[in-house]
Amino acid sequence: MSNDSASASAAGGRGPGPAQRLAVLSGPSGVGKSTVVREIRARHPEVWLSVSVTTRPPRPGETDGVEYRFTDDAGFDSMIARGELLEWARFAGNRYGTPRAPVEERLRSGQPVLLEIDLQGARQVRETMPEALQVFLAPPSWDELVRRLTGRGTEPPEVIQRRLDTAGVELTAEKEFDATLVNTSVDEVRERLLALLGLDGG
Ligand SMILES: Nc1ncnc2c1ncn2[C@@H]1O[C@H](COP(=O)(O)OP(=O)(O)OP(=O)(O)O)[C@@H](O)[C@H]1O
Ligand SMILES: Nc1nc2c(ncn2[C@@H]2O[C@H](COP(=O)(O)O)[C@@H](O)[C@H]2O)c(=O)[nH]1
Repeated sequence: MSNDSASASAAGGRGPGPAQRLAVLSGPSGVGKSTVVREIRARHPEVWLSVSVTTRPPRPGETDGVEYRFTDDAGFDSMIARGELLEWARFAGNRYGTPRAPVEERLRSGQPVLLEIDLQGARQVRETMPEALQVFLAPPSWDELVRRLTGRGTEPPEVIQRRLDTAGVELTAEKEFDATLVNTSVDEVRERLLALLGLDGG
């Protein structure tokens, strides 16, 4: 696994400036992306998190329009056909995409925007919006990733296995990113990510 401080510094002078404040947070399922984003937004509510559209069924406690906009295959197909998605990907048997208009609107108004998306989506954004800061969240170890994904208790064993198979591939792509943060401590990652985003720690 990567060395967080060394990798984080690889971002160099790059990052969301006043005119372009888009950041992508990616990393394997269960590594802690949503946990870290929650922490960031608790301290900086002005950071806008894109609400993705997905064909995945809601988990208990998830609300349409909050964690995701839940749709069916036909709904997702028409969003693609109308060019409404900034990027989209198939992940563990479902489709996920970033609605384009709200992201563009927030960026136009100067608000910092965060996308929490998978590797395929991150690659698409790198092509279409190369100015976005791309951050990879890595687990401290493979065993810890398995523990987190299993411990979360949101997926059945076969889906966990599918996500872990994908995680093996995703971990090999870490070097494509501007910075890597190893999620050993949420507090530490929060502070490092805030620094990368040019925001005050807390
Ligand atoms: N630093 C950490 N130490 C221990 N547990 C953690 C840490 N960060 C997150 N977790 C736990 O790991 C589990 C997975 O976290 P989370 O749901 O945020 O992952 P994710 O990357 O958003 O997953 P997915 O991509 O599947 O949506 C949760 O139970 C969370 O509480
Ligand atoms: N390419 C995209 N990936 C997305 C988007 N929204 C979420 N995701 C990623 O999907 C997996 C699984 O999410 P889960 O909520 O079912 O656990 C995870 O890696 C997310 O980051 C998106 O709009 N585009």
